[in-house]
Amino acid sequence: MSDLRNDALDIIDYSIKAVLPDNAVKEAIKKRKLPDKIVLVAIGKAAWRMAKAAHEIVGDKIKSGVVITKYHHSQGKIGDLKIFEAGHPVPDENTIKASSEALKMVSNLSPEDTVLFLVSGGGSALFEVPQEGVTLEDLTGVTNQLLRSGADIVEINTIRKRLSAVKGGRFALLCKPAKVLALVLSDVLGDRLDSIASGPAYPDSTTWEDAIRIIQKYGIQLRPELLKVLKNETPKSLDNVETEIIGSVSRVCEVAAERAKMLGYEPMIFTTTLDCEAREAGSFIAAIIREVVTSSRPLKKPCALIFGGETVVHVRGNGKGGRNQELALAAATKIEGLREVVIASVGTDGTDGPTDAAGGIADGNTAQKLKKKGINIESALANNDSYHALDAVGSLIKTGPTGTNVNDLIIALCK
Ligand SMILES: Nc1ncnc2c1ncn2[C@@H]1O[C@H](COP(=O)(O)OP(=O)(O)O)[C@@H](O)[C@H]1O
Ligand SMILES: O=C(O)[C@@H](CO)OP(=O)(O)O
Ligand SMILES: [Mg+2]
Repeated sequence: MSDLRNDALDIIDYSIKAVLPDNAVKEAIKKRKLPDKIVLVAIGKAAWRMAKAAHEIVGDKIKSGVVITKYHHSQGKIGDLKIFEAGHPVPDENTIKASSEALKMVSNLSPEDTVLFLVSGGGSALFEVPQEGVTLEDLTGVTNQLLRSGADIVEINTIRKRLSAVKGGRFALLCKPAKVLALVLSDVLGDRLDSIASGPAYPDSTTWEDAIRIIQKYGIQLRPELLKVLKNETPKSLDNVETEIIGSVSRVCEVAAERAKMLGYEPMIFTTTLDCEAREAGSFIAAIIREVVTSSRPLKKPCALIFGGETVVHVRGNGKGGRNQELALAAATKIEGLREVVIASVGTDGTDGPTDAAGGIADGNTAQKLKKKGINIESALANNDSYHALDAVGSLIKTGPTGTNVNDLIIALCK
């Protein structure tokens, strides 16, 4: 593999390791005086790591606790904590079982108790108890429609939180009279706390009119009874919660820039809120790469173009892939023939779409290699089949679950 591809993968690996939540969780706990009676609830793709870190410093104060994470994301026992794995990005029976266990632990607490709530992305699907009148089938049906619709995560969660008994601040109410200390790993652009994991312990800024507008905008099919549930109002203020964001995509982009510089590339962070259609992002970033190569603008070579965010994909085909894989594949067309350029795009949680890849990587030869294999990039994209296209030319990036979840990181190197 070229040293340019190696450098891109090095920057990604180094950056993800630097934003693992362990130290951030410990720092956040150490600077507070926590009472002796803690109930720990950890949810999301980084839940196991965050819980492990917390247990290492306040394990003696934890009287009960539960960890709810994605399948294959837990790494063994953590004291007496109950560890559950469940469905993501679609909730399943294990989600309900694990979440009901969490609710049992936080009911009948006293004002002296603190719920240490460790939140990371993935929590919307992983921590779920349906509202009265909503079934698990309703939730899975609506989630699947939303995930394919091209809606962004704020829109998706505006709907999900209203069908849930534990989102949109409702979990914090269920913890009363105990206090809640929420430590949050942000994987929503702009760090919107009422969208991260659908904001179980944060006042909800959305309205039911927003929800109705989203349902109409994406043509989401709902049983009429569910429309009534959407109208149940969510708490707009909470008096028993303290929240701190302990990691986000900005930090991972800053570390990527530092690492790129160490490797001899002049870095530039273009944005940390990239949120357009994945293939448009790929095409646009490829255009910047061409500008660097042909006119040394906006940077001279050797340079590193860094982007953070969460693009969207309107899934119309029946192929296999993810937004990062689509971004890399779309870029491949536009950088064809350029020497010494590479673009790599990954989900920092290690999973991109319903695949075992974290993302994709492309360089000036990728398009040619695909042609030689008889693979047409446009039709692969039309069928949302980026996984198989990239796999055919050894251009998938596979990290396995990383233990963190702070959106997507895109690195383009020009030498
Ligand atoms: N075949 C596909 N090609 C491209 N993107 C897809 C495909 N199937 C699903 N997706 C996208 O993958 C998203 C879920 O991917 P995932 O990495 O689990 O997101 P997150 O990490 O934010 O939870 C869905 O919102 C959908 O847009
Ligand atoms: O759980 C969620 O609602 C989202 C955002 O936090 O995370 P993910 O996109 O990883 O499912
Ligand atoms: Mg996400």
